[in-house]
Amino acid sequence: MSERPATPLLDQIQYPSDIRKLQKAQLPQLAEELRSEMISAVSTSGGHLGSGLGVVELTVAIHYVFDTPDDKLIWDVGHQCYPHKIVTGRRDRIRTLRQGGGLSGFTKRAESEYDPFGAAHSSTSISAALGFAISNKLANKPGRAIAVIGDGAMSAGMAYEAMNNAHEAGNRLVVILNDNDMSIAPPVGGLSHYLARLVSSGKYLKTREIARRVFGRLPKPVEKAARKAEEYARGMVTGGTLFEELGFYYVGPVDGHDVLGLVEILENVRDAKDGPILIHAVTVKGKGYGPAESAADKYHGVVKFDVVSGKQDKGPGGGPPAYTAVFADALKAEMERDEKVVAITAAMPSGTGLDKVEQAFPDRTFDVGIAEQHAVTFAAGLAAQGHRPFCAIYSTFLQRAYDQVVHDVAIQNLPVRFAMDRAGLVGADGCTHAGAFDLAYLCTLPNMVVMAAADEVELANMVHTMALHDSGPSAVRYPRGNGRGLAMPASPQRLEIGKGRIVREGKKVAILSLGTRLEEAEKAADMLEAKGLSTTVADMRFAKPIDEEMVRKLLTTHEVAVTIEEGAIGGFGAQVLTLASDEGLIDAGLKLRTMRLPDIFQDQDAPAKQYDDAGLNAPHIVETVLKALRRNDIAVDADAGAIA
Ligand SMILES: Cc1ncc(C[n+]2csc(CCOP(=O)(O)OP(=O)(O)O)c2C)c(N)n1
Ligand SMILES: CC(=O)[C@@H](O)[C@H](O)COP(=O)(O)O
Ligand SMILES: [Mg+2]
Repeated sequence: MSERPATPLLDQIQYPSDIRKLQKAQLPQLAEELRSEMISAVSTSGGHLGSGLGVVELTVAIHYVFDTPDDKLIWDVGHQCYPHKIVTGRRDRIRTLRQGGGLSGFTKRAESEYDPFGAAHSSTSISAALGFAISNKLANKPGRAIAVIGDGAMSAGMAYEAMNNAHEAGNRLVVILNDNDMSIAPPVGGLSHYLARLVSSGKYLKTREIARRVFGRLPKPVEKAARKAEEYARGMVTGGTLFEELGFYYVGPVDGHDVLGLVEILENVRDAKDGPILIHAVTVKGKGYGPAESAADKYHGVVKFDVVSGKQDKGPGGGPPAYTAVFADALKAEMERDEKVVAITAAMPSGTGLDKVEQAFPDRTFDVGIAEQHAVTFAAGLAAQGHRPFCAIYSTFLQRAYDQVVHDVAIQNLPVRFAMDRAGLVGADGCTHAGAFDLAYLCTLPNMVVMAAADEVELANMVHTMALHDSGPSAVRYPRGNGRGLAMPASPQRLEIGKGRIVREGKKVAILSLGTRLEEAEKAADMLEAKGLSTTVADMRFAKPIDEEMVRKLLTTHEVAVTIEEGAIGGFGAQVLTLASDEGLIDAGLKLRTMRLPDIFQDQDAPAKQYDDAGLNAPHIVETVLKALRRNDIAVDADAGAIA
């Protein structure tokens, strides 16, 4: 007789307390239903798929064994948190992921008490978990902190800074290393080889083994000797594991998809008297979904897709090239021309386009792992010794290496080139990934040259200009997305440092645009001309050094001047304001306005909507000019207030 279909379980689960009402034997079925629900949801929203599929069993087991939300569960990066969100009261909204007004694609404190710590930038989880653990210890409160950190995230120095301190937490801290042998790309460096050795050294530890280790039935020295003998026998590394040497009880490698085995291990760990404990869980990125498991990138980040075929809906194709591709092509041309040019990425080869560069120049392209601080100072060393390094790091991730930029690059005036992709607002990844601050944090540094590409031709020119700029550090910023569809010249033009360009001549209003807001500035000029306001548009190209001669001329020959940039306060507009104030350019009655990102962290939405919310589109420029003019007695025609 055919087996009756099992009663669906996921529909009974609103919160982890519901999971804990289940029989252990039901957990594998719950995990499968949770996996299917996640695949279905992400097929409609797009987002991070592979990493979440890899932690379905861990999610079920952790919430089953630990008393969340009192026990604090902290996901590193947080891109793998979709299963966690489904079982923590957010299943009804999971299809709003990464959309305006919807759920964040990462963990977020404001969203749920089950998200005790926000993430999105990697390798923060152990530090945060340690904070929770020590706070509980000081308050003499029960409750553990569990950090789930991936093998990729474990390549960042911050993880070691935290582990170096972790002994203070004792058994209040549990670290689960989610080792799927993948970052966004395959992992790099000595750590990934080390982890591979640990995993390949023998069978997964079983509960008995773990009980012996975790409970340390044997006095430590004997336990250690017994383990050494066993490790030699299993051909494992000599001495303790790296993690044990840092003061952790190491438990692993264990099968990260055996939900019942995980439950037993976690129950042991939960009741352990000693700690901190690190569980090395071996998982598969993309687990349980064929198209993801077989994809080179394990479907790390996907757009909407067909569940049956796995085919992603990438649109009709064609159209203007992505800025990332333009950058990669331009950099390859420089590496072709000059053997001293080298390229560095911090675990983002595909995102930065360096995967294409690496295909052409494998010996001169370096992926240093999630290690932006190291990447910058590594580049500084290369530059000091005569190479021309291009550090391709997203604007937001370069924030992680700010002191290295100041201390190792700018102060020493070393010719490191920074290619900052994802400048400005980035859409679905929201505020944690917005490239909002690079203009402010770089333009304040002496010696720095900071450029912003207005379009793809400008980007190619700026890469060429940077490659030839040996007298100090330089940076170019460009947005996520595609160019304007301009014809690319056969060869790039070397730009004069600190010189902008006039793209439209006018008399009454001057718009000083930086970067890709130029398109909106030109639209605004048309709208202003239609209102009888003759408008000059300048593409300033350099946020530092600004084109002082052009700024003086524009501010002294126009009645209204407006700066506009895809950055927060303190960037390009501040440079212009400072010049105007230093030279009294405002004293003669000039109406000077700066337009920049609002002083808030903008949540995820479509980029065009984000810029509309930020007030940085053509109608907003027109409105700014009209408001400035209304402050004067010049009559402005009646319908001027009705912004088209
Ligand atoms: C500081 C920082 N640099 C780069 C990234 C981009 N990034 C997001 S996830 C990821 C790979 C993470 O690998 P791992 O921790 O192993 O997680 P998995 O995706 O394998 O589950 C990277 C490089 C980031 N989020 N933060
Ligand atoms: C989780 C993470 O930080 C990366 O996957 C990031 O989302 C990539 O951003 P892009 O999609 O803009 O390359
Ligand atoms: Mg990984």
